[in-house]
Amino acid sequence: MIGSQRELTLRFLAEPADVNYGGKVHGGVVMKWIDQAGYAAAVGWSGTYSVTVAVGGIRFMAPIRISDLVTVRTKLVHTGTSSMHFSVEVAARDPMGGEPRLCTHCVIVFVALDGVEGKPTAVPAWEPVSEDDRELAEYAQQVMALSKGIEQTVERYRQAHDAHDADA
Ligand SMILES: CCCCCCCCCCCCCCCC(=O)SCCNC(=O)CCNC(=O)[C@H](O)C(C)(C)COP(=O)(O)OP(=O)(O)OC[C@H]1O[C@@H](n2cnc3c(N)ncnc32)[C@H](O)[C@@H]1OP(=O)(O)O
Repeated sequence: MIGSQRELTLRFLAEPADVNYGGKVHGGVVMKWIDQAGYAAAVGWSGTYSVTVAVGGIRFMAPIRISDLVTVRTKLVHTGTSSMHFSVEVAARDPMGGEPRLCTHCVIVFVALDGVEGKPTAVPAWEPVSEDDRELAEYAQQVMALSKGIEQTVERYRQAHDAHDADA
């Protein structure tokens, strides 16, 4: 039901096509899994087509190896008007036993659209309930503020660079 499923988990095996020459899963493949899990979570929450607008604070902490059982867990931590912020954790373990290892985490933001080629549209609001929820929401907003700050720095640099090229 729309606006009710806060958490979503994908579980699958890391396949040979996912790994690099060292036998470890490519970072880009892990990002694709994060995007797919985030997409499923976002359309489930909003009930409309949604697109990725930003990813922040991504960190690859431990490798994922071929044939590992991978778990991608998303948790909604903040909603704006049209945006949904999810914290995502990717963990892996040997399916024959062994402890799960936290391999990657990040915050990913989706925007709900009113159609596949549409405009941003409002999503059901999510309100933090526990102290833990409030901390996660604050964390997600800080990560995105940093990310927007970097965007502005890059934009200033790009404009200065363009002006320099025009003078040359
Ligand atoms: C029929 C369908 C079949 C589908 C079958 C699927 C098959 C199953 C496979 C699935 C696989 C996975 C799929 C993943 C989904 C993609 O990968 S989608 C592809 C990648 N993403 C894109 O192409 C999006 C490109 N960007 C855009 O189109 C526009 O920037 C957007 C997202 C529509 C936003 O437009 P805009 O004019 O910037 O809108 P604006 O009103 O300013 O901002 C909207 C919201 O974005 C937020 N925002 C803007 N910039 C930022 C930022 N840097 N950081 C955080 N938030 C930001 C704003 O704060 C605002 O939030 P609210 O205040 O409303 O809560």
